[in-house]
Amino acid sequence: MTPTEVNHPLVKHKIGLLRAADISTKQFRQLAAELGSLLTYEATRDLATEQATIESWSGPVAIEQIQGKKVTIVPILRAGLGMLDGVLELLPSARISVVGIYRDEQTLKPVPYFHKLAADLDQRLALVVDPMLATGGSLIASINLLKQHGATRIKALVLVAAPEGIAALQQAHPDVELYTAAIDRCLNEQGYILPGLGDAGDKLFGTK
Ligand SMILES: O=P(O)(O)OC[C@H]1O[C@H](OP(=O)(O)OP(=O)(O)O)[C@H](O)[C@@H]1O
Ligand SMILES: O=c1cc[nH]c(=O)[nH]1
Ligand SMILES: [Mg+2]
Repeated sequence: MTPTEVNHPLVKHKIGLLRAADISTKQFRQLAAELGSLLTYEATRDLATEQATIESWSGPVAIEQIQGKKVTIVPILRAGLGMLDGVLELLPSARISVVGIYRDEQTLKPVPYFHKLAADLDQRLALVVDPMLATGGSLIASINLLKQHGATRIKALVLVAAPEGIAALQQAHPDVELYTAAIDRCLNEQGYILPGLGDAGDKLFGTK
């Protein structure tokens, strides 16, 4: 898997705005959702379509529609919820599979605390969403869980990815495609991405 760093001008502009130290909660939320939509547009480019004929105002017309069962969106709590509305803008009928995992601040290891997954995961594309891919522990644990429940087609959408997290994801799940608005420089000693966004969950939820 080679990560896709989406280089559309709107994505570049919006991720730049998201980095401002004095950004408001409202602006951060709005931009995270908008970037969620733009990454979804890229990540769904290869969805298979099928021909159908429907009745239009002028008679029967051939159309294309997306094949197969509805996509499931998988926000990783909490911060993944900040991208969810944007993803739903483009996939309004998607099923939602919620995964609760936080990263222990000392060990940086993922700690799972909740999940409620859509049915028939073996027949759906799963789009995992989380703004930050740092060590990769949270995303890898989420994908482990999805695979244990039958998922076979999985893509991950993150706003910012660290090279360390990308390498860990490639090692653990080479079949999972990654879409990101930015590949940043590195992690600091506390496991935060540089230059990064700071704590995305706190910024989205206004908890700092
Ligand atoms: O790649 P990793 O090293 O696992 O780090 C990334 C994870 O850390 C953040 O969540 P956090 O644990 O802060 O939880 P929150 O969403 O509740 O803020 C972020 O939203 C990712 O889920
Ligand atoms: O930089 C980081 C790393 C993990 N979680 C965040 O919210 N930000
Ligand atoms: Mg957090």
